Amino acid sequence: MDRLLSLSGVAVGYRQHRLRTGPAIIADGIGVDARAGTVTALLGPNGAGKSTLLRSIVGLQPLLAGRATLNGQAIDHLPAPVRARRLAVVLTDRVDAGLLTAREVAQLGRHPYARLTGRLSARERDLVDGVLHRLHAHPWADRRFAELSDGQRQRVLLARALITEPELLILDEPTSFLDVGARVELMILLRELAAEQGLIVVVSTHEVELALRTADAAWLIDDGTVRSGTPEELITSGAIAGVFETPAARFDPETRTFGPVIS
Ligand SMILES: Nc1ncnc2c1ncn2[C@@H]1O[C@H](COP(=O)(O)OP(=O)(O)OP(=O)(O)O)[C@@H](O)[C@H]1O
Repeated sequence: MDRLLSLSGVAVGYRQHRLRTGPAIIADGIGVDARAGTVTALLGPNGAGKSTLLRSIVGLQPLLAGRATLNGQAIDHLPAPVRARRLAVVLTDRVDAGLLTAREVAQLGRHPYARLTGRLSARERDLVDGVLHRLHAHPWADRRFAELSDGQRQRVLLARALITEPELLILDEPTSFLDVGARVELMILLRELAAEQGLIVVVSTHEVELALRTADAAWLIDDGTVRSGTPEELITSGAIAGVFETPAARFDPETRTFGPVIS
């Protein structure tokens, strides 16, 4: 069996309050896969439902219909401790880490494996050091998390997720606080990690041009539906232009970039 994240007949959205009838469906009829060893970019305009979909996949909010399976097992049926080991999530919510250092926050990624003593094994300490180095977070690893810049914090939260050694890594807009070089570096790093470790990576981003150049596959969410394909397929079918072009901005499939309409 292929190792993959698979969604079939999925609907996501929000159950409404007493007086309104029925749930507010943000997207439905979703049938898409993400394969192990690859990075899938989740693309879509503001408010299309990227965060809603990611939160629903990992069980932070219920699916309104359908199934999300990880390597054949329904994610919402996994016992919480198993889910905490097999899935790691980096969301956009602010994290209050109190007085913890960056290294201590990253080490929380081992929490699902904690022993009674609470001490890390030698292998786990090496893992933490290795991941912090790989993310260039080691120079400030012993500073307080609360004192770091937004971009530095984002790397620590990614380190925490990788330190869990999950099968599925979900990231919601991880590039938002990073400078341009770090954005490119992060997408390349995610691809390397996915390929090396057989990870399934799903990453939402507004960096459409970067994602089209670096991701293996994309899910495109718009107007209540999700289409999937390789970047090439979504470009040549006109789907990318159809979703993101505006009267003032045109997509050039040759260069895979957006530019102004020149009249
Ligand atoms: N807690 C909530 N209750 C009801 N509706 C919500 C809730 N959170 C988000 N929504 C609505 O769901 C829709 C999708 O929002 P979501 O945050 O998933 O979009 P997004 O694609 O991640 O947007 P952005 O790119 O702007 O971050 C929006 O219309 C939003 O108003």
